[in-house]
Amino acid sequence: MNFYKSAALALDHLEKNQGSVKGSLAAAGVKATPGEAKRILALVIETLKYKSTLQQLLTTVPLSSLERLTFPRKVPRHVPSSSSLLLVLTHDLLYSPRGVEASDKWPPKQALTRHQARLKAELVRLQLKAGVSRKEDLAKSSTEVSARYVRWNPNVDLHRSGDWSIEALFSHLKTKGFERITEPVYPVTKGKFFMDPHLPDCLLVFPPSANWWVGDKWYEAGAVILQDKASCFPAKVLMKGWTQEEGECIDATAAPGNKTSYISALMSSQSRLLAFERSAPRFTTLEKMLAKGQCRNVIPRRADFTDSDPLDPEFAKVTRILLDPSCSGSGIVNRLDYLLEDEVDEPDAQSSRLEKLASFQLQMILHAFRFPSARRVVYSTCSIHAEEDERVVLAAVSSGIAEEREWRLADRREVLPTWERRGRPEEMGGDEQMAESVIRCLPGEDKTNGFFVACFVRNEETDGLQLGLKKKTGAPQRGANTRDQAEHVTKHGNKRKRDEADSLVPDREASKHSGQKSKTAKTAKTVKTARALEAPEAADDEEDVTMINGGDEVGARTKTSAQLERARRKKAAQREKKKLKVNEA
Ligand SMILES: C[S@@+](CC[C@H](N)C(=O)[O-])C[C@H]1O[C@@H](n2cnc3c(N)ncnc32)[C@H](O)[C@@H]1O
Repeated sequence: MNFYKSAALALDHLEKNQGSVKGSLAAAGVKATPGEAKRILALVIETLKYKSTLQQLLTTVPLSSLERLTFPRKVPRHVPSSSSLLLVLTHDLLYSPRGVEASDKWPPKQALTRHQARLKAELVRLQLKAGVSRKEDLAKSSTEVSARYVRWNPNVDLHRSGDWSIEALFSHLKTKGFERITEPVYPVTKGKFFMDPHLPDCLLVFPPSANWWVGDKWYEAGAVILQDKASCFPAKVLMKGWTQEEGECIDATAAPGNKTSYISALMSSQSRLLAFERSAPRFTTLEKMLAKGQCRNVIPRRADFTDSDPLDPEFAKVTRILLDPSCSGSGIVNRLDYLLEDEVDEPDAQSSRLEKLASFQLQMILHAFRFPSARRVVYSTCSIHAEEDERVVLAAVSSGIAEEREWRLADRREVLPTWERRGRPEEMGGDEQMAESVIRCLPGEDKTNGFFVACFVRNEETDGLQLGLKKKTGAPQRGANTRDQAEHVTKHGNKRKRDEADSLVPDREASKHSGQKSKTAKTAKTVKTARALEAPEAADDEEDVTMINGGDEVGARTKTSAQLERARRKKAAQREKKKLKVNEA
């Protein structure tokens, strides 16, 4: 295959799946000798280095519309996207000493050449704007971070003596030499800060070099918290439209407590917020963080969330649940280095690792769905892998419990509608609307860590204490017979979907379906395995961890859809067998 097309295919794969550059060639189906592969990879890496410059150029000189016939918007499968093809070609036109190495008769080269004078002039303009003398200085440095985020914590102003209001913070920052500007500019200019456009009431954006908080009384008092922007999204989505009369909340996976403290602030530190954390050392950190942040409405609990009994009267008023479970941590990067890393594991090992994590994550969501008064569940990960993101969400909405209790994905309007990057439809069975309703953040592109947020809601008419308590709703009673539930689902024609989703849930969840409460040895093993597969928990600590290269990167896919397919076939075979027996009888 043409050298440029191969590089563009690899770029397409990286855009969709992330992972290592090296792994992307094979994963994109590019067949090349070791020598060719090396050349293609060098081009991919160079293009990534200049990607933001090249994208700016292709916005100013919009070749995709000027040369629409050569670079169509839609291309068949296995053909590289026009945007990636344009990136690699423009790279070589502007940065390679040999220019575009293809026949002069090749239409893409001809189309590009027609606009080369304009592209070169625009490149010079970008250099002038950036104040650099060499075009190479427009490369993205591998350690570039364009902003640092600081969240103002209003709980301290509520409960501590003194003035800890946001106005007081602005005045304090003035004394530290920071001027507040209104327009967001990235990278943030030295000595300036602004309020984040998506979280304008609490998130301050500083230059990458800022560290004014070190030893500062505002930081020491817990009145400001270092928290990545994307990590603020789940709490914001969870608490949309909250009023104190509504009820109570749960943070199912709380330590170190960044999101817990934000939820607490959004509750004005009133009504109960139950914060589960199963790890002892992390629980200690959580307690300290909550005390420092004056989160007085939070009740920390050292326990496994999946051991809680949703029908316990203690949870009767819980209407909203946050699930930010352990994940591979693959979104935690403040460098582009991950794009250059070699595959760290065999693809199969990676695949099974993600598969097990996904299974644990799904188990957590399905457990949350069982809380009788719950009407909003937010699920988030700092992973960029679809296996832990869209595919888990798809399995959750396809589950039996989701159908029984009418859980569905919230509309985009409910989930930070102004955030542009949404989910990947191809990972959600091609459903564009579903993909629109979830949020993705791409490290390097969105000035945040890699992140994913989904929000499940259910109809108000079917919610509340009725479910699980009143028989006529059809909701399961404690210890209800699963066979009855299966019948119920079959009648509604959705059994296949439920079987598929349930096949992803470890035995522990299955045992809950049947009302058993004891942990089987197998279950304990599954949970233990899932724990061993998580990124080091420090990788979940957002800001603290941006210094650590969180999860390793993989281009490999999990076998989740293969697993679904296997489960479907197995069920179909069983049905056929049953039919045959009936016929024989
Ligand atoms: C991604 S971190 C949470 C980060 C936290 N939400 C924050 O923003 O600071 C996941 C946490 O969930 C905890 N965890 C994982 N599974 C759990 C479970 N089944 N029950 C309670 N906590 C769990 C882990 O120990 C870890 O501390």
